[in-house]
Amino acid sequence: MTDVLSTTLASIQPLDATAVADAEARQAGLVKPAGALGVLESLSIQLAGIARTCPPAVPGAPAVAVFAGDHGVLAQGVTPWPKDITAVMVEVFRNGGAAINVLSRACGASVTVVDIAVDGDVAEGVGTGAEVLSRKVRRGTADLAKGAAMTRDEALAGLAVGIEIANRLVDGGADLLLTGDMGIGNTTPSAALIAAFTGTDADLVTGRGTGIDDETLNRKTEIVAAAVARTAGVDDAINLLAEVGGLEHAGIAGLVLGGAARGVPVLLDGVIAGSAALVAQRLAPASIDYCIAGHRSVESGHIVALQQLGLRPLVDLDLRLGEGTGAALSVPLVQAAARVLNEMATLESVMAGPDA
Ligand SMILES: O=C(O)c1ccc[n+]([C@@H]2O[C@H](COP(=O)([O-])O)[C@@H](O)[C@H]2O)c1
Ligand SMILES: Cc1cc2nc[nH]c2cc1C
Repeated sequence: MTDVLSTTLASIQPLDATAVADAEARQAGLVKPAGALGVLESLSIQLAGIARTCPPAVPGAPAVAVFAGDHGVLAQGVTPWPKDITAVMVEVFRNGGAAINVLSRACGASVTVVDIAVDGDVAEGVGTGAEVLSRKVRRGTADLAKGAAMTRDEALAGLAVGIEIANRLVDGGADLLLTGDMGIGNTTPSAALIAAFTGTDADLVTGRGTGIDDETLNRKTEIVAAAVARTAGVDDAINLLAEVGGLEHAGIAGLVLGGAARGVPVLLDGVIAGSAALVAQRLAPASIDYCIAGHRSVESGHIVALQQLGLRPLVDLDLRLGEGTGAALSVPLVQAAARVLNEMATLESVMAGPDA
């Protein structure tokens, strides 16, 4: 294990019990029937526990980290799209024309794109839409249908990149981290991670990704099942990540751990984030207390991952894009939850009347 990973794991604390209790009591006294704000109530209590104070500050500086990488399993024909789209999309992010740029502008989030495994040349630099950073661990993973997708050291390097990005964004003022991903083929390793970490059959967690026909779905499912069968008896989270995962997954798992260690909430996007969070959960169960599921993806494995994580998605809009889009859409809900605790009047104050 790298030094940065062990230090990060060691600094993740449980949520602050006093702030949680204060937030529960405050919620109970607000001017509404108990429970009437539903999930916003539990979210506000979680935010207080993360902030270690009640009421928590309203997150005002969200930051999306989009990890971009390629996948050797593309050789098996698991996606209709060519590998080159990954590098093309990095340039679209840089220039501000992708869906995540639009939705980030809508919620005031910054966008940082991290080349963690793009199989092509990506230049570092700031564009009108995003800052692009070069942290390439390798040019695409190996084909997980034929053997391990990466070495254990590469998986560790990917986790360290995610931790570094979390620290960089928090040091730059971010108070809400959003996960994003870009990687043609990455729904295959996502399904394999979910099957491996939850013990669920491949056919229940393998989906159509960017859009595949029945024949391709059957092939993809068989590849996932065979890769997971190879991991029978492997319990170590980093070894499982190396065997059947991807480097976007390693980066996102690192971002979750790094955000939790810094006491900052992490808003998860879709199935790639959900599968990566399973790695973080195995390494540090308390890190998931800092996570919020932004949305529910159409990809079938996502809900299986969320159940294992114990997270309920905030919105369900049939999205299946990735990039961080489902996380960006739910930023206003997270802000609303914190505002409720900060700004609502109490029942006691309104019943007492103005002269009390
Ligand atoms: O976030 C999701 O749940 C999601 C679901 C389906 C597809 N994607 C995106 O589509 C790409 C992977 O799809 P595929 O079919 O090539 O495996 C990758 O760039 C992901 O960001 C993302
Ligand atoms: C065009 C395109 C954009 C994407 N964004 C995330 N995954 C993607 C996959 C494709 C194919």
